[in-house]
Amino acid sequence: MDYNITLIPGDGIGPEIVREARKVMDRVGQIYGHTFHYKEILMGGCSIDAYGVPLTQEALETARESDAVLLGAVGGNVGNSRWYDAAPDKRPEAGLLAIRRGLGLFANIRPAFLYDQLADACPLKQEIIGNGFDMVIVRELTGGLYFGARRTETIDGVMTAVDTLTYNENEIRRIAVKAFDIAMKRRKKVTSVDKANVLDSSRLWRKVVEEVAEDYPKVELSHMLVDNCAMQLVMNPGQFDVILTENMFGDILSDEASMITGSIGMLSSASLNESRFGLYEPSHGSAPDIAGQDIANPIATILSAAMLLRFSFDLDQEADAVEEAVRQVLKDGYRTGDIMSEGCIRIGTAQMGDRIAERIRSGR
Ligand SMILES: NC(=O)c1ccc[n+]([C@@H]2O[C@H](COP(=O)([O-])OP(=O)(O)OC[C@H]3O[C@@H](n4cnc5c(N)ncnc54)[C@H](O)[C@@H]3O)[C@@H](O)[C@H]2O)c1
Ligand SMILES: CC(C)[C@H](C(=O)O)[C@@H](O)C(=O)O
Ligand SMILES: [Mg+2]
Repeated sequence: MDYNITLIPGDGIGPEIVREARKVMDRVGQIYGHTFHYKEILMGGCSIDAYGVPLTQEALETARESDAVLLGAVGGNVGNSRWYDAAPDKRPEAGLLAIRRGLGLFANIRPAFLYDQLADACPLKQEIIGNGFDMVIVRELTGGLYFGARRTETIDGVMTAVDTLTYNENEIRRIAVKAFDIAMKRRKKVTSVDKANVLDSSRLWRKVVEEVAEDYPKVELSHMLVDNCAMQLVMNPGQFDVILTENMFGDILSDEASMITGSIGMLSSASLNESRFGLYEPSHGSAPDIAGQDIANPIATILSAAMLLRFSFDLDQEADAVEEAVRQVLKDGYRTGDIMSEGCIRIGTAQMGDRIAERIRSGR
């Protein structure tokens, strides 16, 4: 079959990692008889340089009209890039927020699990990782602090900045439903993470999540405060199945969860709307510190491409083949620098893409 994919290489390491994901997708196409048609659009700093804005309306429409979107990352060195001092809507990250909002991508799914082969790269002690861990973070993506009113002003001679954290019950309900649906296909445990000891938005969050839970009697629901969750993730990650949380908490906790998988270069993600459409991207950023050196780990992006095949195209066998190829390459001992450990073979970004593409097998 034919599929139309919008590619957004973006900034920093984005083009390098998207190139490798495309290589792997093309190999899948060859073996399984699909044709992936790609259209590239600019987003982030590269779009600001070309058009003066981080996402043009035309680029957004191209993405909307395709079957799915694969993104590398956007942004420069925070605090120290030529885009940093621009107005909020003229910064690279504003392109990412605009595409998430514009395409209604309210559900961000970030799976974090430990490959046996990466136990040495995990910074936690063996006694803590025990039998490993396998969790999914379900992060609300189009509400909260990221999208509330904000301003910076001088009040009585004092510079003051305001960000607003707003959630309504409908926004909470639809992401909670997503989390419970995912839990039903897994170990049937949802940990809803909030700050209900302080924030009104979190108290509403808890109430609505409890209402949704009534429709899922087989799922065990518990609540956890976000500060405790940050601690529990490194103390006992095996306790989590599905973590459900709001936008900002999910951003922070998913970076923490990524590191215990061995590296931030391993964590894939899917940002979904109500239908099967999605934008797929690694959880990490544009890593300007290592851009252009062929050392970035492309696995998070390659695993995001696998999620694209599974969620947007219903190509389960093909997605399994990509995930299995990653596992095999890790078993073969190949590592990028971020997940390197003793006795393994260090390779670069492009070689990692080659190894994974070569390992794609037909499941038929
Ligand atoms: N989805 C996105 O586009 C996205 C996500 C997060 C951050 N950002 C942007 O990225 C820029 C840099 O942000 P940051 O430095 O805080 O976060 P980052 O995730 O880009 O980098 C954090 C650290 O992890 C390393 N790293 C990240 N990805 C890696 C990979 N694939 N392989 C090996 N090492 C990797 C980097 O070298 C760096 O040391 C900022 O402009 C930020 O806004 C974009
Ligand atoms: C770049 C930034 C806006 C983004 C976010 O905070 O959502 C990133 O950190 C992520 O995790 O996708
Ligand atoms: Mg983040």
